[in-house]
Amino acid sequence: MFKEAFKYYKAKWPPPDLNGVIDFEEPSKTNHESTLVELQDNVPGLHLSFPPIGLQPPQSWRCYALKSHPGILVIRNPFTVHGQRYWIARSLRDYPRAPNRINLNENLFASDAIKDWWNALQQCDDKDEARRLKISMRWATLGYHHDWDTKVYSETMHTPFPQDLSNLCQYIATVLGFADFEAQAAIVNFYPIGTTLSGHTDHSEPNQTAPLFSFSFGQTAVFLIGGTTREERPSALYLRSGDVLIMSQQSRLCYHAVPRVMKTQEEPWNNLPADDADEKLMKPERKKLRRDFEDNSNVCDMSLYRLVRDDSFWLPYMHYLNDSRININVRQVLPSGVKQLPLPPS
Ligand SMILES: O=C(O)CCC(=O)C(=O)O
Ligand SMILES: [Fe+2]
Repeated sequence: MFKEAFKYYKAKWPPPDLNGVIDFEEPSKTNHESTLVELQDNVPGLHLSFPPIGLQPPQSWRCYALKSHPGILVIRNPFTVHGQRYWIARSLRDYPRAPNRINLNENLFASDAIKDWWNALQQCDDKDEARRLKISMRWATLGYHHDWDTKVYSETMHTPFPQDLSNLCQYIATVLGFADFEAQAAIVNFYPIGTTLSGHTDHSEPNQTAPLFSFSFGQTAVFLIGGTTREERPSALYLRSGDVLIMSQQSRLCYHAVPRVMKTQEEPWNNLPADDADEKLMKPERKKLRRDFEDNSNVCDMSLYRLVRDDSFWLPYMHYLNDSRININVRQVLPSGVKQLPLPPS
């Protein structure tokens, strides 16, 4: 069942009928009202204030659960446009650099490109080589680095997890009632349009009870969520720029996939409102808010945060996203209260 659905949504010809895809942007327009539950009153931290910069206050979030997939939660884009730009720039410029690991191979790419992919891409003036560089970047790992061969995490493949991303997850986790969550490993996935991610479960983490947080930016994905076996029929949903998907409880170990990335009509990351909510917090008269804003700034690259407002700085990011999607997939590896992984048997 899972494979069939994957093939159906991946197909170029005939193109799939997308009417059956659950759409959090227009929940009333889809014929899936019975499967979608809007959570509002059941979200424990909706009253929380002072979100990390780039996030809207939780009072304005729209949170959904899926009746047919208990444990799946979706927050429909809780980010400001400015906030989306920050995370996009972090994912492209910074996360694919040391100490993080990336998929680019020494035999196929110059060492400059492996050290600093985004910079090499910007410097590259050969059109074909730039295209090869662009579409070859498929993943970067952060924190505990996923070992794609052994599928075992280890202390020898562990580097510091980015503070800003950990802080973002911590806040969202607290709002949703998972206050113990600690971000310890992430995969940043890069999807040029036309690429896919086939069905799998994420079971390498010793801690499989903690939820998994997945952030989507750029072009829209059709995401499949199934059951604990490939025999169950999956549901298809759209993940759009800014959407946060949480795989918790029963759904944490369910099959999922990305059969299609498609060009969206609106590209909200390109339309910065002149009146930026985050900017207002910087005004001196908002003293109390300003203090909190500055607290946030300790865990966020404020110079990048300011730069992404600038149209000429933003241009290469806009070009990249024109035909690509980014997904940041964050997990807790260790059981709560445990400080490190046990040594592997010798
Ligand atoms: O791109 C996505 O939405 C999902 C990525 C994913 O499943 C993974 O990294 O394990
Ligand atoms: Fe996954």
